[in-house]
Amino acid sequence: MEREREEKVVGKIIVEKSGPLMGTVRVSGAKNSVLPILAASLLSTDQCILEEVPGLNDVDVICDVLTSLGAKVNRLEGEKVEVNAVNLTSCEAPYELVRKMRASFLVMGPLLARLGEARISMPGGCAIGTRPIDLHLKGFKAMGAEINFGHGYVEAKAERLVGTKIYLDFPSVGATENIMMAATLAEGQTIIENAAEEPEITDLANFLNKMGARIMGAGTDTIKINGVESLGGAVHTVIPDRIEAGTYMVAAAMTGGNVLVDNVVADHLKPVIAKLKESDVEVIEEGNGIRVIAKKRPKAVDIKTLPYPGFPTDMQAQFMVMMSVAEGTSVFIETVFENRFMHVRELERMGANIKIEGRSAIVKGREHLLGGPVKATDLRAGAALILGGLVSEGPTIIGNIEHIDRGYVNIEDKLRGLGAKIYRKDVVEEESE
Ligand SMILES: CC(=O)N[C@H]1[C@@H](OP(=O)(O)OP(=O)(O)OC[C@H]2O[C@@H](n3ccc(=O)[nH]c3=O)[C@H](O)[C@@H]2O)O[C@H](CO)[C@@H](O)[C@@H]1O
Ligand SMILES: C=C(OP(=O)(O)O)C(=O)O
Repeated sequence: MEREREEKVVGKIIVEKSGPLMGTVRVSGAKNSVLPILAASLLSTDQCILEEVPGLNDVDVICDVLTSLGAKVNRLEGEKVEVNAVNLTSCEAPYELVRKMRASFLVMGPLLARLGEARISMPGGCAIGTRPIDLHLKGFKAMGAEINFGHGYVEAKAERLVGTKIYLDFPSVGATENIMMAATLAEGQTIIENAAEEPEITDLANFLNKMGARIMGAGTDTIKINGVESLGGAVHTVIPDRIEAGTYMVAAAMTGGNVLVDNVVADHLKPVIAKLKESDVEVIEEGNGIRVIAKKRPKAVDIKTLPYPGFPTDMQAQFMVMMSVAEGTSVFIETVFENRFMHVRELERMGANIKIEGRSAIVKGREHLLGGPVKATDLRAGAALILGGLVSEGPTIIGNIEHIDRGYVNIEDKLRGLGAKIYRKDVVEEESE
């Protein structure tokens, strides 16, 4: 039988071999900070104002979630967002929004604490792993919440949460954030042990403390939260995105460039800086920026992803593409997500020599890669393909770019500002039904 064919217009990012990148690029506010912080604004009975809010699709989704709960969200000029969650009208985050972005689940803690009840669509897995939410729920349960599942939703109820000691089996970023937010309004003290230590946790705690919360120890493995009766408004500036910064640092290193990556906290980038230096790339701190200078082909280095302050899993794909053109062989071990090597197949399509052995990947560096049609399987995989395109012979045509738009503000403009040959184009594709 003849198959019906439909035509569809899809956006692609096209990258051509570019010379050494030169100039200055400014890093935007951190996606992984602003998402929990926007969720936390649900706890406030007054207006909150956030600054350095990146213009990302993920931010639009969390703002839609807040709006669906009854909060008033206004985007102001200059990357500012105003949230007024005084009158919440719903405690339910629907499937249509949670399926667009897993981080929507971060509203569970604030809703449970503020309204005594939350009903959230169960987030599914994604291209990097199954990503369960058991640790979030274990925390809420320990604080006295009743948890029920049904029809694809998880419901939590508690008249008032009660503080307790919660040990996380793994220092989950999301579970630490969700439990920390819930604990701000709990009765008594909550202690989170084996907590995640990421800078985004500290940023969230700083925001909550400005609202009147009493959180101590954020940024260490033990966080103590003394519950208060209510939280007020706050004005807060989101920290710079360390992963966006790291991505541009790798872009400079791979292309033999000289780039000042501006608006960064160097301390948050310790493992990335250490690995670039080990790779014989020059990294110099300059005011609020980091200059990356590469005078020769990078040297192969081994990478093992770990919770902070270890090497971030969100930089694994970008380093892997750099190692694909490095001198020598490197070994990658991914310990955070069980399935975060989806980019390997796409990099192989570009000529990279990579062998996967369970949770390890062995990368043999080549002189250069070859452009061609590839697709972004997740956000950082997409970033890695762009980086690969900068050093590939022939154009690299990247599909599924909606992943990239989740987490990089104006990536083509920022890279073009450094001299990269990159543009976006709508193309008509045939789809068979
Ligand atoms: C929006 C956001 O901030 N996303 C970041 C956050 O994701 P996210 O908060 O989802 O990541 P987690 O730290 O929770 O996940 C780490 C590991 O713990 C497991 N786990 C997590 C929760 C749970 O209840 N049970 C469980 O088993 C996960 O499956 C994964 O294997 O941290 C990750 C690890 O640094 C980053 O890659 C993501 O960019
Ligand atoms: C995995 C990431 O994000 P998320 O947790 O939102 O999927 C990421 O930022 O690389």
